[in-house]
Amino acid sequence: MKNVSSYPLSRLRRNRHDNFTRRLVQENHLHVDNLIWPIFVCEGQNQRQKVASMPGVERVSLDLLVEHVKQAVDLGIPAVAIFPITPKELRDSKGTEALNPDNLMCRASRLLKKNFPDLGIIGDVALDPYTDHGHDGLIKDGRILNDESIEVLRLQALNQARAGNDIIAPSDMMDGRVQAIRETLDEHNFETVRIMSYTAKYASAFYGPFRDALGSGGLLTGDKKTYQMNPANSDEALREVEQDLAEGADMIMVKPGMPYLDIIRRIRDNFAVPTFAYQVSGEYAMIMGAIEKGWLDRDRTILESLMAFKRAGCSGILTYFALDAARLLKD
Ligand SMILES: NCC(=O)CCC(=O)O
Ligand SMILES: [Mg+2]
Repeated sequence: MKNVSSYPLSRLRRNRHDNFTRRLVQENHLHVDNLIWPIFVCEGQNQRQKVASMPGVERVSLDLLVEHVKQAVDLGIPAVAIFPITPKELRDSKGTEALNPDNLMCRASRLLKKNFPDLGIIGDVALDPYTDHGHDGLIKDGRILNDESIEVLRLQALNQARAGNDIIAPSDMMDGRVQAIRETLDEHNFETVRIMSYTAKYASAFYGPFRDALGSGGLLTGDKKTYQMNPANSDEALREVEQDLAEGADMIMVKPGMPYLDIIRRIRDNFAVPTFAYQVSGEYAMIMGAIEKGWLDRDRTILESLMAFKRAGCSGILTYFALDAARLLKD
């Protein structure tokens, strides 16, 4: 007989003993409803351009876009986020192309809305896809102007709402832009258009591959540290959330994702509002690189990386793995 007293009475392993028990006590679940798929659109015909640093991700021209996005619709993914690749000749210092009702973003948005009326269309608002200096706002003497940039962002948001964006996602980090965009949308009877604010967007090295995808990497002069957050800061993220909520944000976002799960958890605990994370290009590249080398198991790594966001308190995740994850969750 064992000397019982020397063993624990409470054994946490009992609830891990078999599959049915593990299912019963599972605290968090990843569901297709939690996935948002970021897509890259480009000009031209019959274009499916690979992004070298993001294996499996493509820039797609509009004639192929419906077929491309149908994959997500068929899998039940609730929303896509559109990112346009603006041809160099249309970029200028003021991001003028952002206000063109026929720019790539607007054409893509109208096309998707027409073909998939129930699919959520999310449109980033910031000037970096349209500026020749690669910054998110207007520049004067090397400084990124806050209030002047907001005057353009308001109009950009309106332009995109008119083209069918259901959710406007300001990713610029100017102070006060959520309120300005909210006011402009409301004035033009777009009071049901939601705002998913990039609330805590960090000046991160993990955006590198995205800038390759957009073609803005080589253009960027300097860095974005005067408007994006310092990766060392956490309390400041709570103040950003407080402001965005007061200004009318419906959903907030943390970006990047995996290195910032602590921020997500703090936000969820403090504010209990719909909180999203962007598993950014660098995170995708890191995981895909290791998968391609055979160092990580593809399916398990993808799902575990996304489950981590749910555990941290996310309502949903913007992820380049959205299609893969939706397929895996189906099986
Ligand atoms: N405003 C959207 C992004 O900057 C995305 C970044 C990434 O995927 O690295
Ligand atoms: Mg802010």
